[in-house]
Amino acid sequence: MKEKPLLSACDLSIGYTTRKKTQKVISENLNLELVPGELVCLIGPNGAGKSTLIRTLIGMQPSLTGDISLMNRPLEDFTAMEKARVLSVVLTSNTNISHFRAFDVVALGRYPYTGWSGTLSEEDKKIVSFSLDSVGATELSNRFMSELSDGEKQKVMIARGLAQDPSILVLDEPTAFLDLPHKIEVIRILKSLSRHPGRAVLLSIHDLDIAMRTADRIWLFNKKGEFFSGSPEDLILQGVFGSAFAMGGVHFDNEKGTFIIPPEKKGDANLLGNNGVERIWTAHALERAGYCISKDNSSSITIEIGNNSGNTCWKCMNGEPEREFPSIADMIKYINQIHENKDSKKQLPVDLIDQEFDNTIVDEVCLT
Ligand SMILES: Nc1ncnc2c1ncn2[C@@H]1O[C@H](COP(=O)(O)OP(=O)(O)OP(=O)(O)O)[C@@H](O)[C@H]1O
Repeated sequence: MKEKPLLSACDLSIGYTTRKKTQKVISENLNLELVPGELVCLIGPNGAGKSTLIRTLIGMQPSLTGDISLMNRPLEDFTAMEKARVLSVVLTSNTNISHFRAFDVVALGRYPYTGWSGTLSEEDKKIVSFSLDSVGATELSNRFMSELSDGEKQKVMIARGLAQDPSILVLDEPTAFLDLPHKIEVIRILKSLSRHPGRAVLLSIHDLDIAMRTADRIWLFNKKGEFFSGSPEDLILQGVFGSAFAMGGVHFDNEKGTFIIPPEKKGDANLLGNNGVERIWTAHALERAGYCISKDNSSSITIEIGNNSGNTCWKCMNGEPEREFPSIADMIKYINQIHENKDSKKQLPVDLIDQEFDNTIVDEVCLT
């Protein structure tokens, strides 16, 4: 049986009415549903319409045409207080509350139940503590917001949204300004919150990789304002994921599931030895530097991953005497010089010829 959507839009057009009363349509004919249990990531290039859609869906700006339903009722029928009991919104710009302690910020989330007096019952206090605990921020309770890092502030703001006990949690770019481990932590928290019975989480995000790995469903705007909804994998297979973001030679590799910045193509290289993680990162470095790995070992340059006194080394053979390097960076520098010299017929620079891997030096370095 199809689950009833918590939030839905039918034939929705979003955009702006200008001062001259003309309409600037950002996207039209939008039909979408947010169902319980889902984490939905809204993605799209800059200026595509993500914030406009979010603001329209939560009733912060009027739609141009079409209908929005919240819990099967027209959105416009809700009073602000009714809406706050089913829908909580975490906006990135919402953090100008530096003189509050984290607990008090989260307590603000109880206002749909306490009224504007803000007097907390014992039950309210329990919910505030539970919300802080759910996002792993209990130890921040007594800290002032001004003393928290961006990642810690973001957790507190999510806890505030959670304290509203909403069916729908909407977040505009909750991972902006966070480093990768904190982005992943925040998304993990949001994913676990979306698993609460009867709840869904909708967030806009610029980190495509994170969206692809965690979203149950992606809502995607392309540059033309066209809207697509589906699992990340379906959108990749339909080609819409890659085409939405392709620009300036950057393209999406459907097999690797990542965006490729094409390097200047310099040539091929054979890659021998070591089938472990060193081979993966050597191939990565060669491709990044513009060398394709030869499939039939037919290149005039061969890189062999070897071992010298227990240390990984990279041997380079290209018709010259074999050279050996202690790092990928040194090996790449050398083959770049070969490439440049092939073009300019210059001699190899002396400092590179002298850069052979010297066991004595390595032993000394290890001992100190
Ligand atoms: N108040 C406004 N009046 C008119 N046009 C606006 C207004 N606010 C935004 N726009 C335009 O609407 C379009 C969509 O903007 P929106 O902020 O929704 O994009 P976005 O996908 O959230 O972008 P970003 O990823 O850069 O945050 C843009 O072309 C923007 O210039």
